[in-house]
Amino acid sequence: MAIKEIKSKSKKVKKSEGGKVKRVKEEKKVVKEEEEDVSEEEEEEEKEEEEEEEEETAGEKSEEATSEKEIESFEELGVIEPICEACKAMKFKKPTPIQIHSIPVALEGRDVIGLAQTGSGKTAAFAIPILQALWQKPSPLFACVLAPTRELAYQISEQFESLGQVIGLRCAVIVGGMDMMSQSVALGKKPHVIVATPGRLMDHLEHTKGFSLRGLKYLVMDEADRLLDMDFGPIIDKLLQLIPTERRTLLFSATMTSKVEKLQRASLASPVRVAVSTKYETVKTLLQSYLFFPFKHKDTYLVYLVNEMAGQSMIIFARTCNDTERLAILLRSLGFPAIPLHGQMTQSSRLGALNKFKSGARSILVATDVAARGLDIPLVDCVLNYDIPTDSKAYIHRVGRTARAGRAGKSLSLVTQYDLELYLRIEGVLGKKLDEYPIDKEAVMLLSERVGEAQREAINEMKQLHAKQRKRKTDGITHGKKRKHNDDMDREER
Ligand SMILES: Nc1ncnc2c1ncn2[C@@H]1O[C@H](COP(=O)(O)OP(=O)(O)OP(=O)(O)O)[C@@H](O)[C@H]1O
Repeated sequence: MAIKEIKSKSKKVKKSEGGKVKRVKEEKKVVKEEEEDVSEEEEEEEKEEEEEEEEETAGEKSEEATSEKEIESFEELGVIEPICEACKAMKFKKPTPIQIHSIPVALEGRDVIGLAQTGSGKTAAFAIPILQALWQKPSPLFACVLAPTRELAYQISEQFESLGQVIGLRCAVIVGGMDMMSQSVALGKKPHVIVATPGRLMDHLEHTKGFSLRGLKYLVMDEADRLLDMDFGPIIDKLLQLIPTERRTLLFSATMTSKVEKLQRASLASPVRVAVSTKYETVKTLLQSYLFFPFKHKDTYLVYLVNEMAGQSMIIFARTCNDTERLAILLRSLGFPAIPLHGQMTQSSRLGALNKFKSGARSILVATDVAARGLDIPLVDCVLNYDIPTDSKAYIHRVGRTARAGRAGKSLSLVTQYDLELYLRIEGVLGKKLDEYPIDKEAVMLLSERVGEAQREAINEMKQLHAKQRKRKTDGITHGKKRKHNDDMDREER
């Protein structure tokens, strides 16, 4: 077993002469691992990052998270009246800490790196200054927001539309899996803001006549650490060559990279780092626990827990598309209203599944990490990690689908003998031990026979499903259909 040493460290940044950049006292957690046999490149990268946390990123300045108590309104942040009215209409009574600290900096025209917990209002923190700048100097193709998943792109555009309605905002969503032609038409109408996944945006920049981002004033990377990582990095590099360098850039996430090379990828110009949380902080209203049992009983434990929480709304995270599909079938065959969401589904099925869950027509969403980041669904009571995520950042984002905007929520992680190292690593970065979920193990085992039958039914149904998919694929190939590379990249995110 790995030996872990967790250090806490206080960091101070001196006040600048103009008093703009204040002292920052930020709790940092540095996780050092010894004797661990982790071979995955991804985890190596994450570990390096954790160690690099100690270094200040070159060229960054930090803005202190101090006096949010004194700020009671968006007006006080310098936000114009029509946008303040829109905030009121959205029931934003007062700005959240990340909004308090990043909106004035962005309104000054500075590049911003914003770090704050999940569900803390980061979308409005970047949308408000962009809308205000647009209102002051309207122009088409003014801002582009990049998001790592298609569902998140739709959600961000909804928030832009709600906040920007009063100023006549035109917004377009450009994501993979949807019709290129109608997107080209939408781009031809010169929207003010484009919310896009990187692969499909690149397709349009390469193939849509008359479309360019040469006049772009603002670029946002939401879930920036994800967009700057090794999967998306190369396409982001390509995109940035087609975007003017004199733009403003805003990076936001609940888990931010501090790696200089990764941030350089975003070509920031003397950015201000606004951090109202540490890199791996979860919200206080989230009750997190775990359950430890042998691997062979995993499905039985899952069914017991789902039954115990019947009526509540939950997201169950699994690692693979196949397991996501299988678990949804298994739960449905036992009478639970479960629906899968993963990257191998068509985009319309993905949106359909999400809408059914959002509307409450299905109370259980079984998803891969495609649903881990950014999705804002107020009614989620519980996040259940059927599989432990292989990277600790994914854990922070997954559990952040509940307990949003000050609400309460709980998360429960299923840990077997094979997950111990990953799980302890997560506890390490969280800097605390989680409580074990109390459960009657004998009562769980009473379900094993019934669950065994449901597992067999699920396997049969999966076989039929795979046969259908194979047929569709062969039909597709004989009809000369071939998906584009860029779309593939937007399709599944981890
Ligand atoms: N000032 C505010 N007052 C009340 N609610 C707010 C405020 N700002 C945003 N919200 C709401 O809080 C919820 C979470 O916001 P948002 O989705 O922007 O979080 P986030 O920080 O981007 O989370 P994540 O890291 O998971 O992407 C949304 O429903 C949003 O409408």
